[in-house]
Amino acid sequence: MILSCHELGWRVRNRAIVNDVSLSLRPGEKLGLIGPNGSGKSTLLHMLAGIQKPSRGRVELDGAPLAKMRQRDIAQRLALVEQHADTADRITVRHAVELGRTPWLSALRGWSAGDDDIVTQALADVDLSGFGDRHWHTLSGGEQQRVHIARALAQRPQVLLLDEPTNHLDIRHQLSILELIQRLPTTAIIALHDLNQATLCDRICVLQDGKLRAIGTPSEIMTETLLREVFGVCGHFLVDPADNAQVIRFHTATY
Ligand SMILES: Nc1ncnc2c1ncn2[C@@H]1O[C@H](COP(=O)(O)OP(=O)(O)OP(=O)(O)O)[C@@H](O)[C@H]1O
Repeated sequence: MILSCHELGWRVRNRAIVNDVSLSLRPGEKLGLIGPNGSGKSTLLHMLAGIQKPSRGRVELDGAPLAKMRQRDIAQRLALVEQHADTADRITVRHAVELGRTPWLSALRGWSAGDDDIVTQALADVDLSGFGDRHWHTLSGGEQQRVHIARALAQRPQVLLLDEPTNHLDIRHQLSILELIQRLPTTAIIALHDLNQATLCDRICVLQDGKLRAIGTPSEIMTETLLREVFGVCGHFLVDPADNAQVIRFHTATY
């Protein structure tokens, strides 16, 4: 297993924010992470990325305990795109993406033409090829979000953790970023609020009040009962005649 966690938990002021979560991801698998606001998705991703120390349980990356790994070794294997990421104001877009190469540089391994190519490719992947010289603070929210995704791509990680990567993006860029993630050989966990987008993943993990409520394929997980009991909405499943895909149509909230 490339990434796994065992009985993972985080408590603050006597409240269990994440409680007893165990997961294993196969190499290349895309796992959608869904759950209502406050269900613990970001906290779980932070623990899986090693930036939040668990109160209990453990995370393993490539078979090794994450807690014992050096930050640089983690960063060569895993990248996190945070929900509210920020970057120093005076930085250019290209420089922001170049920072993704940092874990691979050392006194013996300086910047190379290969690093330039990786950065150029990452900018193209998020449709920002012409933005390299722009200053970060002049970008729109969606453009900034795409820069953060490009930086994570430039890290060339085996595991990509994305916390609501589409929340600031227009529909075209939402779809192109999700399609890009699906195409990557990388293992990925993608926290999403759009339940229709989550059904594009290989499996879906549902968090409710910090606990793992269910995990399985989209057809196993997405039921009217789950929509009602976890998300408090009524939903019906329609079939798109274009490709026979199931689409959820939401109705009134149940409360
Ligand atoms: N440092 C903290 N101190 C106290 N409570 C916290 C702390 N961090 C998170 N929480 C609480 O933990 C719960 C889970 O937060 P988290 O951000 O993980 O949820 P989420 O599922 O990502 O939510 P959203 O969908 O709104 O982004 C929330 O109720 C939040 O208020």
